[in-house]
Amino acid sequence: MFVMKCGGSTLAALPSSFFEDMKQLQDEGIIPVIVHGGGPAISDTLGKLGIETEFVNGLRKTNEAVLDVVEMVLSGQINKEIVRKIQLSGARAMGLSGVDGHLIQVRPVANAHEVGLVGDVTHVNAELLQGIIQMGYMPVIAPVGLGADGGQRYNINADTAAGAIASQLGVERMIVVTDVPGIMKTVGGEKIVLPSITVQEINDMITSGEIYGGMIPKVRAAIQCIQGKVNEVIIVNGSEPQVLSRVIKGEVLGTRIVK
Ligand SMILES: Nc1ncnc2c1ncn2[C@@H]1O[C@H](COP(=O)(O)OP(=O)(O)O)[C@@H](O)[C@H]1O
Ligand SMILES: CC(=O)N[C@@H](CCC(=O)OP(=O)(O)O)C(=O)O
Repeated sequence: MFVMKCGGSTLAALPSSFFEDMKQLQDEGIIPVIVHGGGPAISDTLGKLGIETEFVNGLRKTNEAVLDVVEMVLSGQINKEIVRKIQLSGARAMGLSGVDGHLIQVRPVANAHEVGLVGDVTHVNAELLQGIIQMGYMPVIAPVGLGADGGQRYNINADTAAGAIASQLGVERMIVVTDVPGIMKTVGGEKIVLPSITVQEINDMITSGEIYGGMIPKVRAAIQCIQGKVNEVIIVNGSEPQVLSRVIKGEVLGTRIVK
């Protein structure tokens, strides 16, 4: 079993071979647990509805009106689109959000006064995911969570949600699928993809501004997971052919963040 996070930046561009690769892995008994984003689609719908949106350190400022759109787009539109694509490849998938079966419990983030209804994961209902997997389905999870009282919804950054799920399931590996071939650095005037990176190097690149924007929640989630049972987090480009099976076979691809 492994956790795969699929970014909104890349979802629409994923080739059908990507989903066929998932079917192949499922047939081999290597089950992906999928957590997806959808930031660009949320911004698009908010724009169409004339609701203003803003990010503070990579987190969307979220109120109830924004949450209505986040839930509609993530748990409705995007989640079902991914499930349909996986099913078309012949694999079995089941979509749910962190609300269903109390899958993801959260507490308000430390800077809730700045970003509003955004959550940090406190608990994942791992038994529910294991049950779905035992029935032969791969779970497809939208990052919306519930507060401790079970009544309030929260928006969760998809990288943060994926990292927390990987940690709680105790999987060996998390694969982060995005629109760049890995963490890039300019060396001698040339932009290269770093095959691997340490926590220290990540922190230095954040300080220098070489890691910025949407890459920051990814590396932060990666650092948090490798401090637990997860051995490695690999950041790859989803349009690379057979990217998942190649990474799982150990091919040097993308950027590996290791303990
Ligand atoms: N050092 C870096 N290497 C590669 N990409 C980076 C780096 N720093 C920042 N980025 C940005 O991070 C983006 C990926 O994050 P994001 O757009 O949030 O994707 P996703 O929707 O997949 O979560 C890249 O497109 C790139 O603009
Ligand atoms: C709190 C927060 O920022 N939530 C994100 C959830 C979606 C997401 O993370 O999507 P990507 O992986 O495509 O960026 C948002 O509202 O955009």
